[in-house]
Amino acid sequence: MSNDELLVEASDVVLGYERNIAVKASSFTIPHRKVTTIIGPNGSGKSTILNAIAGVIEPLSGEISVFGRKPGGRHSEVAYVMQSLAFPEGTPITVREAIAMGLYPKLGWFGRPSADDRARVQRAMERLRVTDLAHRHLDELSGGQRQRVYVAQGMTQRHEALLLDEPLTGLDILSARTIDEIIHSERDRGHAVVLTTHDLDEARAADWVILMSGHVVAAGPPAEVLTRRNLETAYGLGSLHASDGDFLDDPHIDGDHEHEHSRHQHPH
Ligand SMILES: Nc1ncnc2c1ncn2[C@@H]1O[C@H](COP(=O)(O)OP(=O)(O)OP(=O)(O)O)[C@@H](O)[C@H]1O
Repeated sequence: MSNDELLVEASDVVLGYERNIAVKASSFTIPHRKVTTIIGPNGSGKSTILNAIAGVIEPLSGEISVFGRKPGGRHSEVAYVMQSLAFPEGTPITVREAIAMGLYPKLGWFGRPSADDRARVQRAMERLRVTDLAHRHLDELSGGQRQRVYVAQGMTQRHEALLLDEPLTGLDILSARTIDEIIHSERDRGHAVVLTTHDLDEARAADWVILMSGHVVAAGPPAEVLTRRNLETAYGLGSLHASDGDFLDDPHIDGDHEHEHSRHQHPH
């Protein structure tokens, strides 16, 4: 694969937050113009990888480049849809305003949106079926409606790559299908989409998979990455299914990486 076709190239990258190392030294690539899923147990470092690609966090050591450059930057080609951090609870903002915020990386806070910008917002609302909710406050939406608003905000950003944190989790069939169609139409338009998931079927359906377990266990095409051996390594399921040949065919594997080491970190 030539370097122009790479969205991400990481070499011995270590990622974390102040004192916490979330992703131990890992080397991997993510192709451009493809759908990539990041899968792994809770706390295994999936969102942390997205944070690093978006430039929200810097590597503790090693290197990560996005389109051959340092991630982030003022005119990033990467749109990041972060659900929980996007707007704090109680933010008094309407659906239309939230979606239009996708324009700000380009416009700055005081720029005036052009007719084309306004059309982008409108198109994103239509594609995500939230036009009827345009004047509602974010607080007044259901979880699934809010998730569609976040994805619409990502679509409004001018981007080459779209990063989505668990975009399909907890959605009803129609909403999940809408977002799934958008993910694939993004790829068909030559954009990269990188999403985190807990669903093995979703990971199998992608072009590329990153399997996490506090480090990158494997990265590559699904058939090479989602092997029984790799899944056992990531989820520590070996002892659970020694006699159950079908266990790993269950699409919803919800192991918890944190149980291995976090009992002392979260003494609730
Ligand atoms: N802002 C933060 N500050 C400190 N530690 C963090 C922060 N965000 C995540 N972590 C820690 O980093 C590790 C990886 O977290 P991350 O959110 O990347 O996992 P994940 O695979 O996305 O999990 P989940 O499936 O539960 O969403 C966890 O141990 C988590 O507690």
